Amino acid sequence: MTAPLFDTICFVGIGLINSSLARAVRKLGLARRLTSLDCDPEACRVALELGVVDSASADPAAEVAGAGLVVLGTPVGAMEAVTQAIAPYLASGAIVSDVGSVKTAVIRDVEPFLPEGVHFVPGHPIAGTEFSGPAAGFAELFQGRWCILTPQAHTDVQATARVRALWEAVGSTVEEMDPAHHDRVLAVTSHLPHLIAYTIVGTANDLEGVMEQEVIKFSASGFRDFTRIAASDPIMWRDIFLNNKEAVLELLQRFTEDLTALQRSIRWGEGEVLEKHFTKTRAIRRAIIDAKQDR
Ligand SMILES: NC(=O)c1ccc[n+]([C@@H]2O[C@H](COP(=O)([O-])OP(=O)(O)OC[C@H]3O[C@@H](n4cnc5c(N)ncnc54)[C@H](O)[C@@H]3O)[C@@H](O)[C@H]2O)c1
Ligand SMILES: O=C(O)C(=O)C[C@]1(C(=O)O)C=C[C@@H](O)C=C1
Repeated sequence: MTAPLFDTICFVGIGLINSSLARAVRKLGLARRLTSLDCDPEACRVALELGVVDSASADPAAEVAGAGLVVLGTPVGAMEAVTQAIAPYLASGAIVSDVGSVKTAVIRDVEPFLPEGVHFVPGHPIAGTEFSGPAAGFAELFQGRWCILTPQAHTDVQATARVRALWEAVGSTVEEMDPAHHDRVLAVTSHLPHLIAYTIVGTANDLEGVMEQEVIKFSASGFRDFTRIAASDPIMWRDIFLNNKEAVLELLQRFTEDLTALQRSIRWGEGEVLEKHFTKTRAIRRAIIDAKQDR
């Protein structure tokens, strides 16, 4: 057990990410009391039944009042509405953080609605699965993973340090980044790969009628990997694309050009070009694996 970092933490949205954080906080004794505000009565019931939090309901007055840290863990499109709902109950000096996959839009939607004296420290754990809801969470999710914080010049340094300490305590390595830079980096490493998976699985499904079940029946492991990613939560991903529009569209343009170049090499039988490209991408995969083993 570690010394508690907060007295009460309130998790707004008790789904995969926040319930994983709540489990880790509970296991490590990082807070004395855990509460949750969630609009879904079933999510509240499950979180309480599993003992993830001590109290859960859709009542901001009951769940938010007295919390030293409030972690927003709803889809990013709901962050403005939940901030407006909790604002009257936030204690002076409280810290609000979030786990949203996009940072510029979340800062835009949260910060203007917070009362004076409440500190906002935007965050994003780079860890997750294709599952949703409080039953899908697990305490080890953040171990050995990155957590990006995007404090701004005016963000309270002590508040950032306390949020950093929480993520480090649950096993993550924290990196601070400019919000716009975060959104461009994640557009390449997370958002575009999800868009490609959603596209290819949809295309294969459309072909299924023509090929009479064969696409699903004989799907090789490459396609299966895509189906795992394409099973991710539709609301969460709708909100990510709508709220990181510029970066995703810019990178999609670049991706389309690169895809067209490969298409051309296949058409004209440019084996050397294809081999050179695939050799380069194999080296990238190996570098990622080596970097993980170092940590
Ligand atoms: N799933 C991942 O892999 C992953 C990884 C990192 C970050 N994130 C980010 O974390 C956040 C949560 O993702 P998740 O996978 O835990 O989602 P989830 O679907 O498992 O949980 C979201 C919860 O928010 C609740 N909610 C939705 N709207 C609400 C509202 N207006 N008021 C109160 N509660 C509301 C839902 O009822 C649900 O219980 C998202 O912003 C997502 O972008 C997700
Ligand atoms: O592992 C997965 O299933 C994920 O999609 C997790 C993943 C990612 O793309 O890496 C998804 C969204 C996030 O905001 C962070 C992590």
